[in-house]
Amino acid sequence: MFLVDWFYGILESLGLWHKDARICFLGLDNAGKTTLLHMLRFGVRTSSLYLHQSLVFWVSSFVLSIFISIMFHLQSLKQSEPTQQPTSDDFSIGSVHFTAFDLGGHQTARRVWKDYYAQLDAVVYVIDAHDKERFAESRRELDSLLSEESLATVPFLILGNKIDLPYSASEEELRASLGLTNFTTGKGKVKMYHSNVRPMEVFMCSIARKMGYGEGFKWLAQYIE
Ligand SMILES: Nc1nc2c(ncn2[C@@H]2O[C@H](COP(=O)(O)OP(=O)(O)OP(=O)(O)O)[C@@H](O)[C@H]2O)c(=O)[nH]1
Ligand SMILES: [Mg+2]
Repeated sequence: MFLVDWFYGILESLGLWHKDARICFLGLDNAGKTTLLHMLRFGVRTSSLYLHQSLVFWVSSFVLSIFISIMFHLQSLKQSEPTQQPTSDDFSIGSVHFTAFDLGGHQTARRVWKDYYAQLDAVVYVIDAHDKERFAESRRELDSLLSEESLATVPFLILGNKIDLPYSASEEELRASLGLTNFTTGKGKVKMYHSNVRPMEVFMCSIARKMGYGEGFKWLAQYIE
């Protein structure tokens, strides 16, 4: 029961409950893609709903939380290692099948991005908002993705990550640097079912601090069947 609640909690908070999605995480190396993948997979969510549960529930929750935390920290220890080979990762959360790709952002890895383009439901493009020197490089990669014919109708969630770091770019700065100022399609609920315009929006976040990306996923979820 706890596991069901926990799985439901994560998916519900991302707006992906009852969705079957194939989502590709892309971005330059060091942007935070692997960290995001681990947050989705091992992130622990607490809720006031749990407060009325029995002692047995609490004990089992506690043990499981410790286990999950240990798993998460073991994974975190590895996550500062750049992803050398492109890896795909399929996993289910609860009854929902969730497919994500974590592709290294290095030159060789970039060349294989296109192998994953077919039948994508969404692209999550992660940018290190603190690394302003690489905005131009990130913009070039994003532009080439946006001009891919096979991705023409695929929604793009653009995450400006690492806003916990001092002097990281503001949303306006990031939009301007990426040439997105007049090209995003609007936050909140924006119906685009019968339009040829691709849903695209920028959300600032700190994946490490579990801030901001949930709103981004909720926005994205409205465009996933
Ligand atoms: N301060 C801060 N650091 C972060 C955040 N998210 C990720 N990082 C760190 O940024 C570094 C790179 O993160 P990764 O998730 O490995 O980046 P990646 O996009 O998978 O990189 P490649 O595998 O090389 O493509 C790691 O040291 C993370 O701990 C964040 O929100 N804030
Ligand atoms: Mg990685």
